[in-house]
Amino acid sequence: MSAPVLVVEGLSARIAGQQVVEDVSFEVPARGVTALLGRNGVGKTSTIRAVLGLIERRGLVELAGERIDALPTHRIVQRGVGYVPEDREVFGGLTVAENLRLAERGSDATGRELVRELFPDLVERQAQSAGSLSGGQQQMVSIARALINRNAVLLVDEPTKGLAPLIVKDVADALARAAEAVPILLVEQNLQVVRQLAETVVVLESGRVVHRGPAAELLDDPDATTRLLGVHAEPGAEEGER
Ligand SMILES: Nc1ncnc2c1ncn2[C@@H]1O[C@H](COP(=O)(O)OP(=O)(O)OP(=O)(O)O)[C@@H](O)[C@H]1O
Repeated sequence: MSAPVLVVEGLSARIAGQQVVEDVSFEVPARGVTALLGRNGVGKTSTIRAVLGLIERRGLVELAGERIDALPTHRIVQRGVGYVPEDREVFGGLTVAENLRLAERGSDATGRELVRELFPDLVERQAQSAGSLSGGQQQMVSIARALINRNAVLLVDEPTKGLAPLIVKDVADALARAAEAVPILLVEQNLQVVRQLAETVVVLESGRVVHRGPAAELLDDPDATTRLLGVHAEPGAEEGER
């Protein structure tokens, strides 16, 4: 198996003096989707923000074998850590094309081609202001902004939150295609989406890792999903209503 793209070891982080991430260790394989799971408020977003250096942190973070934990956020991003934040923060007053252009770090024809291929709807709407798009379309813009650059890994935080089921499917399908080009660390509450996308899961509780393993193994165990995530995963339910 190839070396992991991201290694996190003994990561701890504080927000306003409160310990929100405690001694967290996990790896993101160089291929596919790794899901970071857990109940509300357990520290998933904080873990991602700590990896990015957006909050005060301690511990080791390696990207493709090189330590990045002492770097400022802009350098971490330049090294190829793409971020799709929760709540799809697009520039509402700018057009779709302007949103994408602002995100570009260099000229990358491959990234632009991938975005065109994955989001034909956005190509048609490139002159439309991002603020007038639906929630799902805004999420596509947010993902496209990360994909337009050549990244080593993407950190994607709750991309389907608040979206209608049909749109959830579109976003999940787009992420599945994106994951063929770049490995993804995904925070996701929708277990059908986790089942569709993730090979591996890392589960947090009170800022600590309490479970790591194959996604299917966790999702096929109703007791474990209830205990660790507070919700039932219905085996095979992803093939149901769409
Ligand atoms: N800006 C902040 N100020 C103070 N406390 C915060 C702040 N952001 C997060 N926290 C606290 O840090 C802890 C972890 O929050 P975090 O958002 O990382 O969890 P999460 O697992 O991503 O939750 P959710 O699923 O609800 O998004 C929570 O107890 C939260 O209240």
